[in-house]
This record gives sequence, C-alpha cells and structure tokens, in this order.
Amino acid sequence: MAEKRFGVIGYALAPKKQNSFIRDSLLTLAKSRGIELVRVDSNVSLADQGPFDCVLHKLYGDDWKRQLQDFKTKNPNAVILDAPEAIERLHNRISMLQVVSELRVDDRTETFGIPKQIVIYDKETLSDGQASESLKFPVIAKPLVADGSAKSHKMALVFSHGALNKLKPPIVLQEFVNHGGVIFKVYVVGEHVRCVKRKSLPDVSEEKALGVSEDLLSFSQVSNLANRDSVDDEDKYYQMMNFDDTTELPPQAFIVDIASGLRRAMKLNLFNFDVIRDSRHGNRYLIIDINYFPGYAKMPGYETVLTDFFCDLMNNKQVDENVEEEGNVTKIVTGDGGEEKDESV
Ligand SMILES: Nc1ncnc2c1ncn2[C@@H]1O[C@H](COP(=O)(O)OP(=O)(O)OP(=O)(O)O)[C@@H](O)[C@H]1O
Ligand SMILES: O=P(O)(O)O[C@H]1[C@H](OP(=O)(O)O)[C@@H](OP(=O)(O)O)[C@@H](O)[C@@H](O)[C@@H]1OP(=O)(O)O
Ligand SMILES: [Mg+2]
Ligand SMILES: [Mg+2]
Repeated sequence: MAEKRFGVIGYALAPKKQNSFIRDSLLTLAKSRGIELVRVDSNVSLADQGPFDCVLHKLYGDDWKRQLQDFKTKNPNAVILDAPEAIERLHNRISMLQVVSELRVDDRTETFGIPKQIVIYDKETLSDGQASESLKFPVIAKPLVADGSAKSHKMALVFSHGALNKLKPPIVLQEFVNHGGVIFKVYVVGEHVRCVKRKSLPDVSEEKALGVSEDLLSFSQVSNLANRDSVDDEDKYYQMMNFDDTTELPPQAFIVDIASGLRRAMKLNLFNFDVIRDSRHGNRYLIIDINYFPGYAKMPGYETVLTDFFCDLMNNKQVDENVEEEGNVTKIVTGDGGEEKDESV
C-alpha cells in the first residue's frame, strides 16, 4: 500500500548546518511518520520549487527575504519557519536581549534578567572612557552584530578600562558574571524545551583579575569547541559536550516559563538561549545569548523532537503564533486552533 503523504518540508540551510542537521536518522523517522524533507535548490528561485507545506530555513540577506516573500505570495497557506523579520531581532546583541528584560515570570523563587551591558558604536566613545565608567570589570566585549559569521562569535574578556582601545566597535560591553564555569543551553522546538549543561568560561576571582599579565583575552565559541565531524564516537561527543559534573540544572518549570515567554514574545519556534547562574545569588539566572536554529543535532534524540514538531505543525496544532497577514490585521493561529487578533505585529 502506498504511504500516506502527510506533508513536505523544504529546507534551505548553509552547507555546515545541512550536514549536521539533515541526518539519515532524521529523514527516516520523519518519513515513517509521513513527513518528507526536501532540499531547496539554491540555484532555482524558491517560488519555482515545491510544492512545500513548510519552508525551514537559516539563510540571510535581502535576496533570500525576497524569495521567501514571493514564495509566500504564491503559496499563502505554506508556513515559513520562522518569519525573517522575527529572526532579525537576534542579529543584534542589544535587541536580542531586550525581549528578556520585558519578560515577566510570576510566582517563582528564582529570578532572571540579563547582565549589565552597554553598546559602543565608535572608537571615540570607547577611548573617552565615560561610557564604560558604570561597568564593573572584567567585561566581555561582544560584536554587536550576531549574523552567524565567524567574526560575530569573536569575544574578548577585558580586565581594565585601558584595554578597551584594542577593541573594534560596534561592540557590546557586558559585565562578566561568575557562574561556576557551567552554562545551561536551553533548546526550544515549538513547545518542546530541553536544557543541557556545557562548559563555559571559568570564574574570575579578584586576585586572578589583578594578577593577569594580559589585560585582554580573546576567545570564540567556548561552549562549542568541537563539532561532531571531528569526533567519530558519538557517545564521546555527548560526554564531552554535556560533560558529567555535579552542577544542578535550573528547575525545569522555571526554564519552561522563560522559554514559552520568549517564544511568544519573539514569535519564533526554533531557537536556543544560554543561561548562567549568578554565583553571588544562587537563585538568580542571567540570559546572555539567544541563537536562531542552533545545533539541534547535539541534542540526544533530536530526531524525535523535530519529527513530533513537524507532525504537529502539519496538523496546525503546535505553532502558537503562526503569523499570517490579513490586510492590516495579523491573524495568530493559537495552539488550540482558535484565533486571536493582534495589531501590534
Ligand atoms: N556576561 C557573561 N558572563 C560570564 N560569561 C559569559 C558572559 N557572556 C558570555 N559568557 C561566556 O562566553 C561564551 C560566549 O558568549 P555568547 O554566548 O554571548 O557568544 P556566541 O558566540 O553568541 O555563542 P554561541 O556559540 O552560543 O552563539 C558563553 O558561552 C559563556 O561561556
Ligand atoms: O554549529 P552548530 O550547528 O552546532 O550550531 C551553532 C550555530 O552554528 P550554525 O552556523 O551551524 O547554525 C550557531 O549559529 P550562528 O550564531 O553561527 O548563526 C549558534 O547558534 C550556536 O549557538 C550553535 O551551537 P549550539 O548553541 O547549539 O551549541
Ligand atoms: Mg552562546
Ligand atoms: Mg550566539
């Protein structure tokens, strides 16, 4: 008997992402549940491809945005995962975390926020020192732009005002917060939320800060130092990434509340965020980074999570905020299939 065709998802991903995410194990499981994953051909315009019930993408640029628009015009019922306008908020490290500051989670003993940070756009402001006066050193200097380029991941731990002139604006200066050398990565796939531990920067004591010979230390992607391609043995990889230490995970209900809040506020379904626990106040958590379409394949059992999500999507159940333009009013399809009207999008 022929297999029932349930849905076709076109994926448009950079080669590195495609290699890590599109695994046979995912294709097979998805297919067994009626979901076909088809690669979008980058040499043909998107609107001329398909039919796709959904387009899954992590590509940048105006041309790609235009292609998505043309595709949507031609296929108004297709779902774009996620809307490029919603993803763009994550391309700037200030707008990325603004949404956290606006979020409220009630009735919990734990609190959350973001580290103190400022943005510096030019060399003059950087060297006059006034702007950074309010910050406690050490600070982490991060490129303002987070566009997925290697450059956008280049960070520096800066120990003194004097070292700031070595940096290239535009940058964000964020206070370094001691957190026991462990970071929590929270992977969100629609309603599914999974928190894992990773290695982070070690704590910096006052003595250590005074004793450093360099006043600036550069680093890049500390929590993602190896990738699967360079490690043959999958178990070893997981051991290394989710290294076994005694650090307790944050309460799952708390993390789920933040994840759901972020998901609704940002209108995104596929992202992760990095959380650290402030060593000075054990119940205080700080969100330091949000990434669109992260390395889901690093999450054990990602095939099931993603396939469940795709199936729910096809049934129109799980994408809470599947935004569709209807004249000037935006239609939001809610989880229970009902509709809300929202003019603020
Ligand atoms: N405010 C902070 N206090 C302490 N450590 C921090 C802080 N900000 C960043 N870090 C450390 O630096 C690392 C890189 O920072 P961040 O996550 O912002 O960069 P990124 O390049 O966007 O990371 P990713 O690879 O997750 O996209 C974090 O994983 C964490 O170990
Ligand atoms: O490298 P991986 O695929 O595992 O995923 C990483 C992803 O790289 P990509 O470029 O391949 O998407 C990064 O995206 P960009 O910021 O560079 O856009 C960022 O999201 C990291 O946080 C992800 O690592 P994770 O947070 O899951 O550890
Ligand atoms: Mg990060
Ligand atoms: Mg990031």
